[in-house]
Amino acid sequence: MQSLTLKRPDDWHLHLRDGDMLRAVLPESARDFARAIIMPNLVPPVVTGAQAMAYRDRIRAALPEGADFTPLMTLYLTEETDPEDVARAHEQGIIHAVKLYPAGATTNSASGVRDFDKVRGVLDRMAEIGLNLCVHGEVTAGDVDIFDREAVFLEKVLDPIRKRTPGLKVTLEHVTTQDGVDYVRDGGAGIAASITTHHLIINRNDLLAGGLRPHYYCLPVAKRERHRVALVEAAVSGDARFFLGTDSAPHLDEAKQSACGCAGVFSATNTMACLAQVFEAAGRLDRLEDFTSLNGPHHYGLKPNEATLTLERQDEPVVFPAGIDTAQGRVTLFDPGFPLHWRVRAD
Ligand SMILES: NC(=O)N[C@@H](CC(=O)O)C(=O)O
Ligand SMILES: [Zn+2]
Ligand SMILES: [Zn+2]
Repeated sequence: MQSLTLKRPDDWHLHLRDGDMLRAVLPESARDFARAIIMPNLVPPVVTGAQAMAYRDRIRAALPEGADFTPLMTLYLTEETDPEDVARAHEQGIIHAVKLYPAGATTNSASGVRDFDKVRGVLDRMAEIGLNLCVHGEVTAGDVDIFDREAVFLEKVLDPIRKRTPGLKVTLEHVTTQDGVDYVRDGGAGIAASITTHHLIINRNDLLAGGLRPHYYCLPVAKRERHRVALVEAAVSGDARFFLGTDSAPHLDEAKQSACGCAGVFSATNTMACLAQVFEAAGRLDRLEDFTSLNGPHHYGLKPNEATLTLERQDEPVVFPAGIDTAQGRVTLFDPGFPLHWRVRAD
């Protein structure tokens, strides 16, 4: 049997939510991942160091017995964020990044930033102390086509921010376009990008052709095939600026299968199997560890994990559940649309 042993992976972009949903989805990430950058877009959002610490404690309390999983907390940047609170939370080791949501860009982003000048003080302080800014990279203007919102954001928002605050470390989260990949490659020091599992696998036809597939709807929305191909090339290249952030974002089925469905794909359970398949198809299984386990820690200034994870290939397709059950209802698991032949060995 073919097998592949990697340093244990980390997830550099994860939504765990809270309460019943947290309890249901956390074991799905803790099984394969050692650490994850935890998104702060709760309702209400996690905006202060004290709130991040309280949320971290709720996550720790929800971990299954014996799990080895460290949540790396983030703060949700608002126009009222206090630079000193951010610096203190960083110094105390509570937070590992600050998250910028343009107001209205995605799920639970109403308290995000409208006027980027108002957060300059925080960004300057972050550059001084070497704290990373995670960015949902889409403009929200109604007159910008949804398929162009990432490319326009790079030019109109991100590049000016980086020019005004040199030295700011940035993660362009869930990059979905060739434009984003090029921007990161040519972007000089301090910029990297996370790539999701699903954006390596689906394009906009999978979402829209032959019927609307609400479980493939996420933001940024999946783009043309040529963009997906660019993402795969970046992921398998070994380039240290690209790493895994699953953006596993659970919503109840009733919220997705609706006349106005929520954005978010839940992929925690089968991400490692999906990625092994993508890297195998590209003939680059040798680069999987860079993408899932080495490049992310490098960008965040952390050591790779000591522990390892082994993937095994089997001829028979591996069967994953269609979804998981929460106390509030069902959450459908990402369906890659092809059989998966890799499984994580249970040690
Ligand atoms: N990616 C998504 O489509 N949804 C995320 C928010 C986000 O990461 O933009 C969510 O919180 O559900
Ligand atoms: Zn986002
Ligand atoms: Zn997200």
